[in-house]
Amino acid sequence: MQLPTSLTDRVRSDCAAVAAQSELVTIDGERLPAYLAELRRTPPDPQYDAAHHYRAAAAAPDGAEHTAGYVLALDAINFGSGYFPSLHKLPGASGYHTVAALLTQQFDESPWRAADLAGLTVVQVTNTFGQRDNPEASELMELFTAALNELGDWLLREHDGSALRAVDAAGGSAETLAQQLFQLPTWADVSEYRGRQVHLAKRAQLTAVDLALAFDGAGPGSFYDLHRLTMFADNLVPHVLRTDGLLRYHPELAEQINAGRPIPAGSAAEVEIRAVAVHAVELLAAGWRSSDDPASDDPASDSAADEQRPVSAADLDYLLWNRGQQPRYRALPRHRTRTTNY
Ligand SMILES: Nc1nc2c(c(CN[C@H]3C=C[C@H](O)[C@@H]3O)cn2[C@@H]2O[C@H](COP(=O)(O)O)[C@@H](O)[C@H]2O)c(=O)[nH]1
Repeated sequence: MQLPTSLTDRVRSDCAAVAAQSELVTIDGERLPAYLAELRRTPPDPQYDAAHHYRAAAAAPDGAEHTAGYVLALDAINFGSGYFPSLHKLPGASGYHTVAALLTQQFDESPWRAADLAGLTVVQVTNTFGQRDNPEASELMELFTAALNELGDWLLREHDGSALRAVDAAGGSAETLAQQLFQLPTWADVSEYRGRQVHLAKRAQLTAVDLALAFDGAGPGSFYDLHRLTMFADNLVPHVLRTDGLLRYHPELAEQINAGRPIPAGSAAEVEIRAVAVHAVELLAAGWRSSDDPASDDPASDSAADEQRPVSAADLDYLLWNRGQQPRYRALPRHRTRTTNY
């Protein structure tokens, strides 16, 4: 499926269209300037979270191949938030951090190559992610296995079994890598909303950022267009924006979330939560850039932060997602949807 415009332009225009007609999730425009000033006080400085994520030693034979393979495998299964309440987790770790850390353990012991991924069974995946005695996680483990098999088959079919070749095929463009991954069925993160398609492409876009972080922006991690990416529409960033008052949820939706009742995948509520959050982050990024403009009279604009490069939607995603790790956000319920998108 070739998209008429670039994938990230489709995401931006689709999410703007949802935000223009959404009823369950709205943006509090009044709150935006003050919120932006608050965020500017801690400018994003994205770092690789080596505590939970694998990175081969630079001199290790095939090290770059294994690190790239880890990131592709990680983002192939970077979903399950709707299943995480029943996932057996590592002590003190969230669902995502449990998955990332156990995948790291696997790669430390024996990095999965394309043929390994293609041949993985549900039993092996269930053992790798510590869910052997957890029947409630069986559906998620089946989805993880299908996603990892799909990745292995794709690498073998299109890229000689090499993760580095798959990344190299994107020619340094995060947009191109996202479009290539988006073609894979389990990565095709697009929903129907009031008769139109809404592209969100969360995992397809996040993969380039994860590669950039894993390789410190060099080699397989050097992309020239990371600024083109949008926020990665998961369930945590919208929750942070709602908790901080930038997003407002309809009382009935808020009640459904607070009561822990699942939000169905593909429902108007689910699409609005994700798409309106993406659009809100676009507004924050635009506001950040405009107040970086020396001509602007924004008092916050003469802070030291402005010497840094302009802040992108992906940078804001990093800032907001990591903000969401704080207890005050984790203590409040966020929406849960069973999907392979996030
Ligand atoms: N918007 C956005 N969503 C992201 C990520 C990440 C991890 N990436 C960074 C982490 C370290 C490196 O710095 C990576 O860059 C995971 N998620 C999503 O969050 C959810 C986590 O659910 P729970 O475990 O219950 O908190 C789940 O849907 C997962 O898919 C991100 O960066 N942005």
